[in-house]
Amino acid sequence: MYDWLNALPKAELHLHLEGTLEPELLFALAERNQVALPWADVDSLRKAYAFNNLQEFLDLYYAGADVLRSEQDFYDLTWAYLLKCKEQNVIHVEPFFDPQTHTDRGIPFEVVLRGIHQALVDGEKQLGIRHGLILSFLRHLSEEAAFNTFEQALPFRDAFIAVGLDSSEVGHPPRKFQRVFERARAEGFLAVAHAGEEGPPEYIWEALDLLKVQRIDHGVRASEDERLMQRIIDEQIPLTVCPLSNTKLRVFKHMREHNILDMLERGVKVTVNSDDPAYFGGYVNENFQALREHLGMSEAQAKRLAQNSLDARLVK
Ligand SMILES: Nc1ncnc2[nH]cnc12
Ligand SMILES: [Zn+2]
Repeated sequence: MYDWLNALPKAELHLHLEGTLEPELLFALAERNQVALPWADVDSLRKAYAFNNLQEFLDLYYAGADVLRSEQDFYDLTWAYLLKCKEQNVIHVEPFFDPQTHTDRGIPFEVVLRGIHQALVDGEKQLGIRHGLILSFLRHLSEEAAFNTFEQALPFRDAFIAVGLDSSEVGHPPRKFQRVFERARAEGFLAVAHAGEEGPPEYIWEALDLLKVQRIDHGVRASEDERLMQRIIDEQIPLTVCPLSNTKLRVFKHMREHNILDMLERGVKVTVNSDDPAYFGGYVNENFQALREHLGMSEAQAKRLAQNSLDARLVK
């Protein structure tokens, strides 16, 4: 279906590696690592993928990540995602990883980083997919924990290009992390942040003005604030939008209500991404397909969205 769409060269700029953990791999890793699971089989796990909001999803996502234990596990997770990219003509990836999800369970930082990094390097050599890794802080944890994570990461500074901010948004505004982002920028890293997914437009202002981000992850609630919209258009600040994620987590009730194409037509630099594809029903191309089916996205619009993703790369 939609071969022309699949064939468009694209970059994926909003993707959590932990969110690519397909149920089949989750069960295989549980067996490899002798981890007991609360689900009987792959089907019953898939049935649990029904969410009313971001937090319900995050609870399951962090539980699932517990099967990731060794460097090889992180390699296999990342490699499986890169094979999917190859299939979908995603030629460039800037994925997030959440080190605290793993270090808080006693997995050493370097085990996580080395597995992911090696797969990305092999992906470039063997599949021709370029990359820039983003270290994301969990915003429901403290500023101090983010600082500790950053210090652990510094010996591996060549393996990542930017810092990000994810997890439970409401109640954890960007300003909570202003100082650690300042530190990261002083060390030469770029910055992005989730803002305006469930949180208000004020969080997008803070991400821009206090964290000095290059892109906003999600940002769909920017449309509630006309002055913010004008700024995002004037400064061509990219929004990494995730349509299937937004409907699965009920940011929009139905794909027909999604604002991505309205934003595109107003001149916002929006891009299409999959966020946590194993949990939300599809990778980048399935997200494009959903826009075609439910919003009537034209071929010209699809091409602009794909071009935006290439223009909005941090690594050129
Ligand atoms: N959509 C999302 N929002 C915030 N944190 C996340 N972590 C993984 N997916 C996320
Ligand atoms: Zn995300």
